[in-house]
Amino acid sequence: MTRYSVERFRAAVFHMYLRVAVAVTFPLSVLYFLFVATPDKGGVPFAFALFAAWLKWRTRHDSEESLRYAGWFLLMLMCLMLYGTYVSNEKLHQEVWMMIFPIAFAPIVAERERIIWIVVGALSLSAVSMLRLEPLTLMSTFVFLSAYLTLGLITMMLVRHNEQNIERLAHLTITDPLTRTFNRGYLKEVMASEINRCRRGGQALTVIMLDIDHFKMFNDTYGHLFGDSVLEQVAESLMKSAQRAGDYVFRYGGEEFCILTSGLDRDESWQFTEKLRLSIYALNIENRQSPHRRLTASAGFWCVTELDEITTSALLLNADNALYRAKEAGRDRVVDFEDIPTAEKTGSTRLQGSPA
Ligand SMILES: Nc1nc2c(ncn2[C@@H]2O[C@H](COP(=O)(O)OP(=O)(O)OP(=O)(O)O)[C@@H](O)[C@H]2O)c(=O)[nH]1
Repeated sequence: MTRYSVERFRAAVFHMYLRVAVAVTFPLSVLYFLFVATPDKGGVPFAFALFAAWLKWRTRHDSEESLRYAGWFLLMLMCLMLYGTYVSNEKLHQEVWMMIFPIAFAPIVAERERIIWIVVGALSLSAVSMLRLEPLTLMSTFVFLSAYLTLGLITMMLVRHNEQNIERLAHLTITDPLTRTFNRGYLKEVMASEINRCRRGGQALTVIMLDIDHFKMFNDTYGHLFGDSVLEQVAESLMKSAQRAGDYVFRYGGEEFCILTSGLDRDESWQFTEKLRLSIYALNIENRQSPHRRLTASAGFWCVTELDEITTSALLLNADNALYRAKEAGRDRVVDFEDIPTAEKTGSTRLQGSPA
C-alpha cells in the first residue's frame, strides 16, 4: 500500500509535467515555427509536444505504465536538450543549467531507472563538454563530471528521504494510533480489493469479528489507562497470530477487531478464529469482575466462497451477526455464521443501520 502511494505520487507528478509540457510547448512551438525559426528548428519542440500529448493519452489510466515510460521519456528529453545545446553556438556554462534535471525530475523516475538516468546523463553531458571545451582539459571535464554526479547522488538521497516521508505519512493514515493495527477507514479499501482478488483466484475470503468480553467492567475496575495497555497487548497477540500474506488485522472500534484472511475453508477458518481467541486467553490477564475471572474474547466469522454478489457491508454484517450470537451464548467462544439457523440469520444485529 505504501509503495502504491509513492508510485501514485510519482505518476501524478509525471502527469502534471506532461500536462504543462503539452499546454506550454505546443502553442510556443507553433508561434516559434510561424514567426521566428526555420521549420526544422520549430519542428523539434513541436514533435516533443506531440510526443508528450501521446504519452499523456497513453498512460492516462495506468500509473504503473506511466512510471515505466517516465524514465525513458526524461532521458530522451535530456538528450534532445543536449543536442540543442551542442548545435547552437552558446558557451559551455549555459549547459550547467541542465544540472537542474535530476533535481526537477528525480521524484518521478523509479529508483532503478534513476541511477541509469543520472549515469547516462553525466556521460553524455561530459561528452558534449569535452567536445566544446576550448582548450580541452581533462581536469575541467573531470570536475564537471564529478559535480554532476555529486549533484545527482545528493538529489537521489533527498528524493529517497522524501519518499520515505510519504511512506510514513501513508502508513499513519491507515494505522490506529493506539493499537498499531490497521484502522477502520482502511478496512473498506482492503475488503474491496480482497473480494476482487479472491474472486479472481477462486479463493474463499473469511471475515472475523472479535470483541473483548466485559471490557466495560474491566475499565471500571482497573482504569482506562490499564484498559488501553490491554488493548495494545490484545492487538499485538492478534497480529502475531495473523501473519500470513493476505492476513489483516483492523481495529473496528473500541474493543472490537476485524480480521481478514483468505484461502481457508470453513474448518480452517474455525481453527484460525479459535487460535485468535485462545491467544487472548493465553495473555492471562485478570478480570475479576468477569464470570471467567480473566480477560476473554468472543468471535464470529463468515467464510465465503461465492464472492460474486458479495458486498463489504454484507460481509461485515454477517460476521458481526455471528459475533453477536457468540456473546448471547455466553461469550468466550467462536460462532460460525453458517451455523446460525437460517430463520435467525436475518435477525437484528448491532451493525444494522450503521455504515460499513
Ligand atoms: N481503555 C479503553 N477502553 C475503551 C476504548 N475504546 C472503548 N473502550 C471501552 O470498551 C467498553 C466497551 O463496553 P461494551 O460495549 O459495553 O462491551 P463490554 O463491556 O465489553 O461487554 P460485551 O462486549 O458485551 O462483553 C466501554 O467501556 C468503552 O469505554 C479504548 O480505546 N480504551
